[in-house]
Amino acid sequence: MLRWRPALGLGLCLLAGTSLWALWAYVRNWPPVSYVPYYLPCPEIFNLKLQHKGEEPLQPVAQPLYPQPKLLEQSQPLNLTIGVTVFALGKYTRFVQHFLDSAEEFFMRGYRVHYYIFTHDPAAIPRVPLSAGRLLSIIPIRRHSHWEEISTRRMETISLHIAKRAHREVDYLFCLDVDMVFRNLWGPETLGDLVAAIHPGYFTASRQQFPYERRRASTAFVADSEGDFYYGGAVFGGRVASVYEFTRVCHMAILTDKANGIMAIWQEESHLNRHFISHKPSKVLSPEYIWDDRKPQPPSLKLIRFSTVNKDTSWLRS
Ligand SMILES: CC(=O)N[C@H]1[C@@H](OP(=O)(O)OP(=O)(O)OC[C@H]2O[C@@H](n3ccc(=O)[nH]c3=O)[C@H](O)[C@@H]2O)O[C@H](CO)[C@H](O)[C@@H]1O
Ligand SMILES: [Mn+2]
Repeated sequence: MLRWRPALGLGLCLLAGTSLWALWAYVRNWPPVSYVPYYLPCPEIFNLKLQHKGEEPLQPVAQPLYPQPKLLEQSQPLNLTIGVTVFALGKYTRFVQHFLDSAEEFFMRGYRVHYYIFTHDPAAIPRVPLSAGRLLSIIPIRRHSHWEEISTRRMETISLHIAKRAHREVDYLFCLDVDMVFRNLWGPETLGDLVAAIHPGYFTASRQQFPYERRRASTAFVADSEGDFYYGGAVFGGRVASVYEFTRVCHMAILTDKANGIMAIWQEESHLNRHFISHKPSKVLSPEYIWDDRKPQPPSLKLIRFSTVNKDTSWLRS
């Protein structure tokens, strides 16, 4: 009886020690981070090998019967198709007319352009007359009830749309907010592998003032010592293959946050900013390309090319 007492005591001590250690390990990693692949609603996108437009096998070209002037052989300025994605869900369908009218006047004049409009209500999209070489596709999608979800889901929708269709149809793709208008020319100077635009609210602010996601539990977390520019979520783009990779990675980060019950402070804009810290855009557009009508035009900004219209945000999102 007296002999097994110390053994029992030792056993109890071991049990208590193990429990305390397990509790400490759990608390230290709080909130728990879980990567749950089966949570992903679209696992098929992770295995797709895209056959991009530029990668199509070259067709044999008949030799010209007479020598071509060297200059003509080299310049093919209009042999590009530029895609544009815009989302118009709920009350935001009212912005489409003005957006398209102004894009026809100013956006990528002389180029082939393909507008992709994602909406829950195709009948609400106005039939705007388009110039030669310009196309518009209306793509029906489901409407989520919360505006944050609508805004955030764009990354998923764009990456899937590129995988299924756009990679065969366009060379470059710009992803734009719809509550905006073009006010001056937007041309080929904006083309680049991966393009971001400096947010109009932060182009004179210091890094400490940037509204990055500061909670470590989010995959969009940015430390105080990181970051150079704060970019707007309303304008990004680039080569279609790069936009595919970019939107796919942001979508996965958003899903991880969702699985962990956290939404980044500025939704997909926070993830976009996190991504562009570690994968810098190859071209940065000035706030000329992402202005906001509700702000006075500073003297340093000579030309406003694309700008958010004055709007009643709380009514629109209600
Ligand atoms: C200048 C800038 O960088 N703006 C960003 C800021 O936006 P905003 O305050 O400009 O957000 P927003 O209300 O324009 O929503 C973004 C876009 O989502 C679409 N939409 C949204 C709600 C809705 O009910 N229906 C609908 O269609 C629409 O295309 C809209 O333009 O924050 C948003 C996320 O919080 C996005 O990151 C925006 O890009
Ligand atoms: Mn907007």
